[in-house]
Amino acid sequence: MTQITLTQFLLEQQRDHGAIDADLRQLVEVVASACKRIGHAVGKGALGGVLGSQGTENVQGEVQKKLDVMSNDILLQENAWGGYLAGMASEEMETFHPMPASAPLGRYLLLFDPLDGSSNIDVNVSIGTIFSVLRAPESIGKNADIQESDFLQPGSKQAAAGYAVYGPQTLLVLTFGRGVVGFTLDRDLGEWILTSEQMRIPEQTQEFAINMSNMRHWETPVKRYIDECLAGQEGPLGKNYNMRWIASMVADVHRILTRGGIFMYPRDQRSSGKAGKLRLMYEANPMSLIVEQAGGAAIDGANRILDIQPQGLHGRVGVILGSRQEVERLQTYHREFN
Ligand SMILES: O=P(O)(O)OC[C@H]1O[C@](O)(COP(=O)(O)O)[C@@H](O)[C@@H]1O
Ligand SMILES: [Mg+2]
Ligand SMILES: [Mg+2]
Repeated sequence: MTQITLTQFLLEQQRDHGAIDADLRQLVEVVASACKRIGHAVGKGALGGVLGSQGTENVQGEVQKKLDVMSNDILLQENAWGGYLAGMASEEMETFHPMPASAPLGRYLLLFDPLDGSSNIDVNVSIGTIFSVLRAPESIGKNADIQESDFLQPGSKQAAAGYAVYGPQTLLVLTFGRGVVGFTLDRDLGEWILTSEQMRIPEQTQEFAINMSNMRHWETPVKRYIDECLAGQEGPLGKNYNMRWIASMVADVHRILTRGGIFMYPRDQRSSGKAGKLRLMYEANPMSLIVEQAGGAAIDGANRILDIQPQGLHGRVGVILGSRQEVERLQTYHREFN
């Protein structure tokens, strides 16, 4: 069987399908190479001195793990000089990161959650990297410097999105808004090999993912849906549900892309001033584009996540995504309730 590498796949997308330009091709190649480096560091664990806390806090007041900071640095370094970016933003940095003054200025913006699932780093459970690509406004570089407002575009404007999972296998999942493809890292060759040409989420599911310890804080529509799932075959949904919660969004979402299901980190009653736990720009938007492109749906409750106008780089949002019919049921419950 002929194997298609990421490089070949991206060249075909550019040359034969006109789906991406040379800059976006290079950007994705470099992000994928940064993910290889991060995956390599993850694999060393205690031997590489990458476990444990860094002893610092990020802009959100969360304690940073060594790997959060290391992964952030790798993504910044690798993408600094390619000439395809006008700026970067990360969950781990307070403000956006302009490109070095002497680097050529590009047309894209790169946003990332460098290390997703931080609480799983030290216990050897799958973690990952999530990224989102936007186009910079035309005026950048000619008569304007980059500003935070340039990043504040709804998720529907993303030119690309992807994630890597560092688990039993190292995987890369990508979309340019024309379906979703998956690659597996051949660790002997050091190459990403195309292993899923068209990822599709089944419309229905019998598996939900939610952190049940938050149940007492949930809003009524979420409580109603989970009660109905738990009621099983005798309940209104007429089927028995299974439950999974890995606590790494990348791994939970990857399971849904593989075998269906619904993932929820809903807004809840603790959220005064915070509309949920997950971050719109670094987690919810890229994952929502991937899920929609795989035939699923993604909402914050009553509305589509990709339509949300971001108010700031670090805004949070309730997230309900996965198999279309289940997500639509939850959307109906939210609309009926509000
Ligand atoms: O520990 P909890 O409350 O279940 O939260 C788990 C969620 O938090 C996250 O780990 C947040 O991401 P970070 O690790 O990037 O902060 C998600 O990946 C995951 O879905
Ligand atoms: Mg995260
Ligand atoms: Mg993170």
